[in-house]
Parts: sequence; C-alpha cells; structure tokens
Amino acid sequence: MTAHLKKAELHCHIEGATPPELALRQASKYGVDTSAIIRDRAYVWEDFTSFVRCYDAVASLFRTEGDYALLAETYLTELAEAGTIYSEIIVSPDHGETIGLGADAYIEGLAAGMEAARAKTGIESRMLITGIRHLGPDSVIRTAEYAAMRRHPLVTGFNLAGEERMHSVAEFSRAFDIVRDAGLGLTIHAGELSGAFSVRDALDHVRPARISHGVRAIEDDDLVKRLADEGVVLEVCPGSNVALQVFPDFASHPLRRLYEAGVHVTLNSDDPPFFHTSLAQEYEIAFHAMGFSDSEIDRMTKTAIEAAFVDEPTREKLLAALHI
Ligand SMILES: Nc1ncnc2[nH]cnc12
Ligand SMILES: [Zn+2]
Repeated sequence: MTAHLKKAELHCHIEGATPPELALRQASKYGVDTSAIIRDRAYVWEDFTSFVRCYDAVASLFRTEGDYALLAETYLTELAEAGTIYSEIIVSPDHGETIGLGADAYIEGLAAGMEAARAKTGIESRMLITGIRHLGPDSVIRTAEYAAMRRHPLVTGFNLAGEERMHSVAEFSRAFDIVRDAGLGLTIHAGELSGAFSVRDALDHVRPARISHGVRAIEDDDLVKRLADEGVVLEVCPGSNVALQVFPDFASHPLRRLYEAGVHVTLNSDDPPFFHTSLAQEYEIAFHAMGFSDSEIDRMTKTAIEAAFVDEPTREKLLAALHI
C-alpha cells in the first residue's frame, strides 16, 4: 500500500490529465459531439497517432482562461488528495493559439488554477512549456522564444513532446539554446517511441538535466552507465509505457533495472486517464508490480524534488514536507 506515502511528479501533460467526466461537461458546454473520442467514459485511441488525435480533440474543449483554470485546479486538487506535494505540468501554448484563446490567456488561466489549488490544499506546482515535435523545428523555435520571453513565475522549464519518430534531436538544438539562455530547466521526450539512440542524441544535442521517459536507454548498457554517471534524471511513466506498448507488461518494464544501475529515476503519470492510471496508481504499480519497498519509493520521490525546476527555498520546503 502506498496511499500513506507523500508523492511528487515531474511529468504530466495537463490536457492529458482531463478526467473524461470533465471533457464531457466541457463538450456539452460547447455543443461538441464526443462519440468518436469518448466511449463508456473512456478515451478512444489505439496507437500513438490516434492517441495524439484524441488528445488534441480533448484539448479543443478548453477555450477560455476559466476553462484552463478549472482543468488545472481539478487535476491538482485530485493529486493533493492522494498525498502529492509537488507537480510539474507540461503545458502547450500552441493549444491556446489553436483554439483562438492566445498563449498569454492560456498560461494565465492555468496559473489561476494552480494558485487556487495551492490555496486550497497546499500543493506546489510549476509549468513546463512544451514544443510539439511533429509541428517541426520552426514551430518549436517560436514556442521556445515565447517561453523565453514570457517569464511567468510559475513557468520554470521547457520540454519537447509529440511524435518522437519525426525529425532528429539536432534540429531542435537551437530551440533549446534559446530557453537555456533564458534560465529555464530543460527536459525532452526521448527513449519512449524511439530507441536508445534518441536518448544519446538528447544528451549530446540538448544537454538536459532530465529526460522525459528515457526508458529505452535500457537497450544500451553504456548509455545506462552514462545516465547514472552524469546524474541525468529520468521521468518514468510505467502505466503510459505499458498502455502504449513500449513494453508488454510491468514485469518486463526496465524501471527496476535502471534503479539498480544507479540511474536517477522518478515516478510520473504522463496522461493519466488516457492510460487508465493516476499518480497514486503509478506508486501502487511500483510497489505491487515492480517490488519497490516504501523506502525505495520515497527515494524516487526525493529524487523528483531534488530535480524539480524550483527555486532553492521551495525545494527545501518540499524536502522538509516529505518527512512530515
Ligand atoms: N507520452 C507522450 N509522448 C510524447 N508526447 C506526448 N504528448 C502527450 N503525451 C505524450
Ligand atoms: Zn509525456
């Protein structure tokens, strides 16, 4: 049982955290037919491509600052109720632009929801702006320029998500240079849909502190050693990996092997209701399906806080809260 453990996560796409019930309410507010994307209160997709299509359709149900505030407050409140003290949400101003809301209002809406959740429950959270890889390097550079210029106190990092099998990491190095110069924390999706080479490319061309997923590094022993030696933190999402068939089951998932090899690993939910999971369930999976003890799980939570993109006083406060 992990219900009593304090929790923290570094990797959750905020639109991907929409409970189907909330998506249905938003759809009825805007008169949208959801029969192609929600059936029996579950999202409908079968592979990464149709997952992204479903994700984008759900994102399009959030159209105002208030909608985004509601989404962030709903998700973070649920997390806090499960004992979570910190969450980094991956946000995509491109979704705000696509819906006609605009990037600033998108960020402000999410920030209002984050503040409301903190006031209500005490949960700390930060936003990582993400570029969307399949929109191409020029789009990601524009998003990076926006992130560098926006300087919202709750925006503390930058990520690259989307279809990992499109473009090479090197094509995005300029975007990452822009956000590195602006002082944002860096992480990048790699080693999820593509193999170990994509993790090595990410290390060489982006020099991130963390890697989103990174689990397919397990295909290359030298790379696993490099991750451990360099202290690069992996944001591991076992439920997502099994749902997307990156690994067939939890028994063959490499989290335990990475942990034993000294890689700095953390537990994360990714897009929880899409993958029939939650952060609390990821903790349960680590305990029941992967054999981690309470203290090993606590170690992963501490790693998450040590790697969080927060100022040092906030980190100290969170580390202290871990053991209350
Ligand atoms: N698991 C995932 N991988 C890449 N991009 C994503 N966007 C939302 N979820 C994602
Ligand atoms: Zn992700």
